[in-house]
Amino acid sequence: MTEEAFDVMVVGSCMTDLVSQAPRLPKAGETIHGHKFFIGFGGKGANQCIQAARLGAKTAMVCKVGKDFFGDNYIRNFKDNGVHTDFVGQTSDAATGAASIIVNNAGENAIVIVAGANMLLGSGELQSALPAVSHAKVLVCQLEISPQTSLRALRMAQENKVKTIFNPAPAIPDLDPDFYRVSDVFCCNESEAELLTGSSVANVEEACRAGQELLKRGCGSVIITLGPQGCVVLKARESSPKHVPTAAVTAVDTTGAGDSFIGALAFYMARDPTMPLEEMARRANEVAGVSVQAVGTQVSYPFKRDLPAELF
Ligand SMILES: Nc1ncnc2c1ncn2[C@@H]1O[C@H](COP(=O)(O)OP(=O)(O)OP(=O)(O)O)[C@@H](O)[C@H]1O
Ligand SMILES: [K+]
Repeated sequence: MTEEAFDVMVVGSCMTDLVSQAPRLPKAGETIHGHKFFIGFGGKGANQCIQAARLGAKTAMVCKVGKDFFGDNYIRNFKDNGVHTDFVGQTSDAATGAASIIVNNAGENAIVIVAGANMLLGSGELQSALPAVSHAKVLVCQLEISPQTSLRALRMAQENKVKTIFNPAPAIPDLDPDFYRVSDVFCCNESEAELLTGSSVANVEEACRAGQELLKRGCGSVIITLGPQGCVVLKARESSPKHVPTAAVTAVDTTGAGDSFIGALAFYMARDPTMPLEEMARRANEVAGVSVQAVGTQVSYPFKRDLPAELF
């Protein structure tokens, strides 16, 4: 490759959020009036990639969108954020992934997700991205695309000694055990840890125990995020789990906080692989802590210029 290698590559999902705010959720067959509508950029893969890019990582997204307005618009969004789009495919066989969301005045919601084009991302696209993936510093995957595509991408990275971060979200109960073995860092939230271990994860102590269980399944390290409590970090060669607390902030909207954390983690892993994982997690807590202080998903993600210099 003549071009400089990517710091962070994400193989994952893109979704357009179509959000309507209404006094209440409609019943079957009913039409009601809402008071606000907006379109947001979402999808776990894209969110994570955009956060890494905003911190200054050289990023590329491997994903599939529809040959439609939302797909064109999403490609524009990647470009606006400095994300390379050479591996963003467009298909006429399915629509761009979309989440139709209705939020009522109590903050409750009803959501229909149509994964659409995301499910058509497969081995063809991975093969085209292989030369870039094999030279990247960090590869990140989640579960909003076909799990087999994620697993194949992670294997591809591992075979080429590229560091991997796997975020098993949204969680599936019958996760292929190979996912643990191909993860340098296995990073999930409390509910995912609960589903995967079958034990309650409601506090730091339980998270440490769940982390130990996940670690035994073969990953290099485990991070379990704990909302306002920060996260716990466990490393395969170290016996004791570490709690990494975070500063108290006034949270207004935690949507997308987990993705902000993972995008930041990927940035730090690519920039300085010798930095202790706890320190990367401490800094990722701080980045995600900024995202919860603003409404929305990607629009709430901080840029390097918004953050204290000590994080860089
Ligand atoms: N209330 C909060 N105060 C400070 N930091 C927070 C808060 N909520 C989340 N964070 C930060 O974001 C990280 C991820 O949050 P969380 O564990 O809630 O992930 P998540 O459940 O995947 O989030 P979401 O589903 O809302 O995107 C936390 O580890 C922490 O660093
Ligand atoms: K937010």
